[in-house]
Amino acid sequence: MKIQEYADRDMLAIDVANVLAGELEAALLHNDVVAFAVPGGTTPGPIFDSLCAADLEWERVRVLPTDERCVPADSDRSNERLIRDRLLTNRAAAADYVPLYIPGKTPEEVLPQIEALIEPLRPLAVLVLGMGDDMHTASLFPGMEGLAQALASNAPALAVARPQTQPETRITLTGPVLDGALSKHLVIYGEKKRAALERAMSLPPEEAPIAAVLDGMTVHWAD
Ligand SMILES: O=C(O)[C@H](O)[C@@H](O)[C@H](O)[C@H](O)COP(=O)(O)O
Repeated sequence: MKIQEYADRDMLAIDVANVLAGELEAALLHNDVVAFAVPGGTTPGPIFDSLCAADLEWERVRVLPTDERCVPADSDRSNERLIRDRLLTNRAAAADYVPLYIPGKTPEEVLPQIEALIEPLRPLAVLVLGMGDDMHTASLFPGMEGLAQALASNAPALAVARPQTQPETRITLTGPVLDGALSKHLVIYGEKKRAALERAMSLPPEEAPIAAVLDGMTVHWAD
């Protein structure tokens, strides 16, 4: 793991967008189709605003969320909505979106169908993750039911998450899919998350799920 520090969040967003565009371009040289997984939440919006203008063959990029909240696609809690509004616009509108949830169904009903879409995209070419103060990443939350199975090396691509701290059920990429990405980036802001990340490094993944994916990770931090 290495940590890159930025003078401020605006600089971080522009630099990270450039790094991601470069990595996607390189991956497109060697692959017909390239999988690019991105988080929801409040952190990635400004990165998306810059990245969406990158001059890439976006029609060969498959964009998927690292996790999804089981809410209607027009909800302001939907990661799909954030990604469509802020990333899949401008040049990046040509990319295909691969959903992790199909509204109106129970997560268990749709899981096999969505897993079949995800499997051919493994390993992910480029992964961006966010992290919470509680050291969760994607929707792998400390203490949630099924966490050990979702972190196991033989876990299926997706898991249903029902964290007690969250208002809705979620569907998340599992530990091996995230950890197996060919290029991994974690974006965090502020001292609280930086301290949480440092704490995570000495904790088992069941207590600090982010710890399960830090091998080879580039962490991008601004206050
Ligand atoms: O949909 C989600 O909630 C995420 O993918 C999640 O893992 C997020 O990245 C962290 O909770 C950080 O969220 P913030 O960026 O809002 O701090």
